[in-house]
Order: sequence, then C-alpha cells, then structure tokens
Amino acid sequence: MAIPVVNLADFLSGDPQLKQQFVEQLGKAYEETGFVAVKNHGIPDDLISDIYRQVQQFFSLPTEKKKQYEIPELAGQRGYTSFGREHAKGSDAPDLKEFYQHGQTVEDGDASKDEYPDNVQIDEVPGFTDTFNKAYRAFEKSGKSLLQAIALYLGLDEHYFDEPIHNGNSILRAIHYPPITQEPKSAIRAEQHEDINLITLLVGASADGLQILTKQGDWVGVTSLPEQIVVNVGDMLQRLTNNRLRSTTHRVVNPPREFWHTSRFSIPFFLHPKSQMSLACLESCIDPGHPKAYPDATAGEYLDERLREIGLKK
Ligand SMILES: O=C(O)CCC(=O)C(=O)O
Ligand SMILES: [Fe+2]
Repeated sequence: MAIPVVNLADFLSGDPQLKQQFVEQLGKAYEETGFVAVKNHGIPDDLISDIYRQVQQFFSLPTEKKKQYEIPELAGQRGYTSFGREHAKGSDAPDLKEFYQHGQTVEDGDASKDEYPDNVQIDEVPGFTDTFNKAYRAFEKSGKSLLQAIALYLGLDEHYFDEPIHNGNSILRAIHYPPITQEPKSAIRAEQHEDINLITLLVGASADGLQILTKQGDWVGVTSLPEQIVVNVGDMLQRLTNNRLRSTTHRVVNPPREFWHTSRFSIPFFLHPKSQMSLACLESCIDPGHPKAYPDATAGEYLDERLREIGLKK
C-alpha cells in the first residue's frame, strides 16, 4: 500500500500556504492511517549509507563478541540485545531479531543527564559511535519539525513539543533480522505491536516486509521510495491526543522463500520526550463524543509500564 507522502520542504519553505497544506496533509494522514512517507526529510544520504554500512559490520561480528555489549540491567535500552530476547506485548514467541540501541547524549548540563545511561562504545567498528551521534541529532531535528506541524494541526502552539523533546529520551535502534535457515515456526519476524513513543522515524531501503493493520482489519505492506523515510504515530501521541491521532498496529513478516537467505536491516528512531512530560489527554481532544480515554501519566511512568510488558524490564 502506498501510504500518503508529505514533503517536509513544504513545511520549512517559509510559504504560509505550503506550510498550512503540509500541516493538514500530515494531520489527516495521522487521523486516518497513522503512517506517512516523508520526502526531503533532512537526514543526509551519506549519513544513512554510513550508518547502514557500520550496522552491517557490527552485526557480522561473532555472537560472543556482540554479547559483550549486552547489559541486562539496562533493559536493552543501551547496547546490544541478542537474538530472540524481545517479544511484542501480549505475545509469548520472541521476535526473530537482534538489535543495538543508542540513546541521548546531554551536552548542555541539563539535569536529565543523570537519568540516561551512557552509550555503549563499539570498539570493532571504526566511527560507529560518532555516526550514531550524528544520526541521532539529524533524526531529532526532522522529528522536531514534524512535531511542530502536529502541534499546529492540534491547535497548540507550534513550539509545544520543543522543550519536552529537548534532551528527550529518544532511542536510535538498529535491527538485524538474520537469514532464515529452516522452516520457521511462524511467518513473522517482528510480531504485531504499536510503538511506545511519540513518533517513529524509520529509514532505509531495506524496508520490505513491514505491514500495517488497516481499520478494516487487513494487513497491508508499506512501501516507500528510497529517498523517503516512514514516520508513524506512537502510543504516547495517541494517548496525548485522546485517540485522535492513531498509533497503528504494525509487524514485520518473513520474506518469500527465495529471500530466506537474506538479512533484513532497519533503523527506527523512537522519538521520546523527557520523562517529566505529561501525557494527560489534551483538553482540545476531549468532548462528549470523545470522553477522556486514559488516566493521567507522565512519559516516564508510561515507558516503565511498557518496558515491563515487552520483557525488557523486570
Ligand atoms: O523493522 C522494521 O521495519 C520495523 C521495526 C519496528 O516496527 C519496531 O522496531 O518497532
Ligand atoms: Fe514498531
């Protein structure tokens, strides 16, 4: 299925009409489908190719080496998580993936520094940490613009999200789905789920296999062009907007048999606010037809609850 395509350059053009048109397109798509493809997203091409190359180098290290970068006390939030450890909420079967996670580096003395564990340094891949730091900032920047458009769509101040996401608890995750070597027990590489965070920015041409669940209950493949990134609404934004914007269920399915021997890589950026941000439903999204659907919670409280549900936190 071709998801709606929006052009971030319209939002940043300085032309009020183009900007407003972008806001409407993005908001409508997030009410309907919860997913868009974004072109002119601002993540430099050479950064995308660097990160993919280094991620492939990392995952091709011997398992024993990678496991040295696994820190169970950090609940997978930094460093490496080995194959078969994470499962989707409500599912017993683990996903067929291994991944690496990179978090925020606070550079301005903000108190949130104490909340975040350090990133794990990967010694075997030259430039790895530097590339992840650069990509992290690039995703934050694109995500900030997209959230400004969302704020305008919701009738909020354009800069509503700016402060809560500054030094936010976002995660840059590199995922490897290894080749399938025998008849798999299930057709699923990553079981159906909704993302926890505000929005997710997903980069990469390797995106075949991603499917979303439509309102009609059908699974449809998401396709986007190599120069586009896929950006979807997560549960925190759905909760804040009292279900007005949709955190759409999605999954990753196995490729056809002739592609079993291939790996799949993907690099989602889960954009989180600081833990103190209130996710209490916005007044403007509550009315008699849409009574308040969630109790008040902060982003930090909600994240803890969700990490327990997916088996990463005890
Ligand atoms: O691998 C993908 O394309 C998507 C992964 C995903 O949905 C996730 O990690 O939340
Ligand atoms: Fe996801």
